[in-house]
Amino acid sequence: MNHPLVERIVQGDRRALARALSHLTDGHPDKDQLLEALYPYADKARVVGFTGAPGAGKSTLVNQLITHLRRSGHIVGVLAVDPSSPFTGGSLLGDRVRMSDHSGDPGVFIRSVSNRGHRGGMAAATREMLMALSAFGCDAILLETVGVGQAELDVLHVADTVALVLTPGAGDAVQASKAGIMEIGDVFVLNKADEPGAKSLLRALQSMVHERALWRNDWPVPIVPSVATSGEGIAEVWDAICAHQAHMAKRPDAEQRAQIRRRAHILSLVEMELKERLRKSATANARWRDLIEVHKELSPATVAARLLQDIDQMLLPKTPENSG
Ligand SMILES: Nc1nc2c(ncn2[C@@H]2O[C@H](COP(=O)(O)OP(=O)(O)OP(=O)(O)O)[C@@H](O)[C@H]2O)c(=O)[nH]1
Repeated sequence: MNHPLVERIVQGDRRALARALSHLTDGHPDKDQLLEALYPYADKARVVGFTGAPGAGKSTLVNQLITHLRRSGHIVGVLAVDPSSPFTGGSLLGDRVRMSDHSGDPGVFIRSVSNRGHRGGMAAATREMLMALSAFGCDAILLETVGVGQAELDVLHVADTVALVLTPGAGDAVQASKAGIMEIGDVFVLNKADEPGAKSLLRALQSMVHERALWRNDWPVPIVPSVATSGEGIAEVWDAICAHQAHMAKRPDAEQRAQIRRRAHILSLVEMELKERLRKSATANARWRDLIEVHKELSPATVAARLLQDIDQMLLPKTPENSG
């Protein structure tokens, strides 16, 4: 399906990209057509998530990585994901200011993701924006998340590789491991390697890798020290990310994992649409309205069971047994 904006995006028109992203985030009437036209160009980019405690240096690191990637000719997209912010545009994010080193560069596109206009939540919003950036020709897309809550974790599943940014000040690595945070990182960036305690954190992490405590998918998680403020270790961070992606692509279950992702995406779309329809039916459907509002003698659980029976009837294929 053709779409005039997508035709322009594919030719590298930044204004068309900006407009398309606004249409996606504002829930514009054109949105479904836009997504349809973007689909053939989706999934062409390498998507890397960055997460870690506030102040760990994620923005500084992403900023340096943009410079590194631009030097090697990549077209870079950056999505700053902040589920706590109801605002689009993200002008409140300090991230944007720090990354403004790249604001005049036509090969860098930076945008924030918010929940507005996306009933499906942050992960769906992020996926849609990735499609547009990929169509524009971004071959490396960096997702920076703020915080490590459930919404951020959902978003990180969209990434091919997740870099967890740790710092010497962040406390004992073993404590962090107990909190389950370590499990989301495919690459550990030990940032602020210039600060006291960096060496002992490095040793603690290395022994966890040695004990295979941090292995997943036969991948020994690399620990890469960096000083984001000076740029030290940045090339090594990117190399580790690329190595992870090469490793995953070679695994025999690569196809199966892509299939699982596709299924999860489709089901999340159905799920959000079903929720909306359910809400509407609760008032529009006279039988349901009656059950909910009039029959107060029925417990909520009984009413819920009856509504579910109705739904089952609608979903089941018609057979002589259930057609009545
Ligand atoms: N010494 C030292 N300071 C660093 C390093 N990297 C970042 N910083 C400083 O740490 C502070 C926080 O860095 P940010 O990049 O804003 O961290 P962030 O993780 O994006 O923080 P939020 O935006 O709050 O999520 C800034 O003052 C940086 O200059 C580093 O490698 N060494």
